[in-house]
Amino acid sequence: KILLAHGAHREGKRTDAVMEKWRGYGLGQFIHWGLYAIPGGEWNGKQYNGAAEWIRSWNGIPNATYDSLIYKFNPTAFDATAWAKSAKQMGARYVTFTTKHHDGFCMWPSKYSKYTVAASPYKKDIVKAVVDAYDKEGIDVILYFSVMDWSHPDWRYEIKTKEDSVAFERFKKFTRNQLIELLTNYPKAKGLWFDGTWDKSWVKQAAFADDLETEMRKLRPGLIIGSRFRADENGKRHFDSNGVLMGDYEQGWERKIPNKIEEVHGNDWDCVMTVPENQWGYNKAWNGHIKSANELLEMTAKCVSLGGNFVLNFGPQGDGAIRQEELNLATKIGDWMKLNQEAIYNCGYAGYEKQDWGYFTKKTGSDQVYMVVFNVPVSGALRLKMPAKTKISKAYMLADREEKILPEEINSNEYFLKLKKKDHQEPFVIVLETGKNA
Ligand SMILES: C#C[C@@H]1N[C@@H](C)[C@@H](O)[C@H]1O
Repeated sequence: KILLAHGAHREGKRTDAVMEKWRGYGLGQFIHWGLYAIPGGEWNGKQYNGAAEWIRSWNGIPNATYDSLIYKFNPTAFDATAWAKSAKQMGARYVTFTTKHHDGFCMWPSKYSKYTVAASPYKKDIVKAVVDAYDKEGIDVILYFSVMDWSHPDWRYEIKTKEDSVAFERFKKFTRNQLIELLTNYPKAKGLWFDGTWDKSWVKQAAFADDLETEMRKLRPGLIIGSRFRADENGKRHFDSNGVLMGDYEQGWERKIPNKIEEVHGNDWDCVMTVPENQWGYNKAWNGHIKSANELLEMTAKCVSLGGNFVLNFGPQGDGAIRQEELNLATKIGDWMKLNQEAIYNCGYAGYEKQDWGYFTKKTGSDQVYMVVFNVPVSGALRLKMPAKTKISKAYMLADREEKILPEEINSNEYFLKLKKKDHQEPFVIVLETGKNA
């Protein structure tokens, strides 16, 4: 084992109530909203081919021109309560909201920057509105914060000169000030979702970042911080030089999902996912592969079946309204969750072999197992392989408990479940009562 001063300070999952609750969320919402929503991926009629929230980095736009968007930021259609109600209807149990993205524009009136909502025509504190509205709906709030800050004069990608070093020391103080300010202003926030921490300048700040994380946890006991915040003194990120996860959950699953339990190394994790292939901020062009509600439900079930949470991203428009396509997805997902949430909330890895028909989930703290079915074979019967000595005593449709399914035992731990209906247009859940062999 390598001796580390700034590696992981804990091994294995947190066992406190706040993290137990986080572990059971199942489904969350990400919201990317900022000045980038005004151009929406387009500038002077030209389409930016990167992610819309990165448009400031496009050499087609002078930085000062982008930054002057602050004078156009007046989202008259912004209604945090409407957002929170839509998220509630979708079945999201937590929301991650961009307080400051890489462009450095602060969605709260930070004392430490001029580049904030306070200096826009809108003036009001958007972070507060979001935290209060979601909290009122019973949805926990996680604050997204980008360390990388393109608009700050002291930001550096790498420390090459003495001047860089002096500037970056100022930047570190600024970053700490803003984080303490966020935790102080919005005490209801349950955690911080860090981003923009991959550049050499920050990766070299192992001691500073470690001390800052300790300070934030002391200020806000129970605070949830993921693995993306800091590197250890050897520059290792997410997992320290001994391969131990830093932070409370793994944040590496951005637009990707593990395929087997071994890939999550016994840690908590969440997957953050875009609806288009790679657009987090609002993009006028709603093109490329747009994921359907059923695809997103399958991703949700897959994440929960491997012990993680699925966090679906929404990119509100420059005027603050959420686009109709995203509202429609939220409605479809919510309709399904209303019927089937029992197989998603407070569920996790069942420990059974993955099978073609879909995903097993298991209620945490109980033996209750669910089958979330996406693929019904043409035979209309699901082949089910259980661990040795695990018998099925009962099986029924979650959405209609009267619809019993008679498991036909093929051999000691394999069954056929014959379904009443063959052509399912939507995923569905079968509840399995399993009894150990006497
Ligand atoms: C790259 C990158 C960033 N990480 C995602 C969560 C979005 O914020 C994207 O801009």
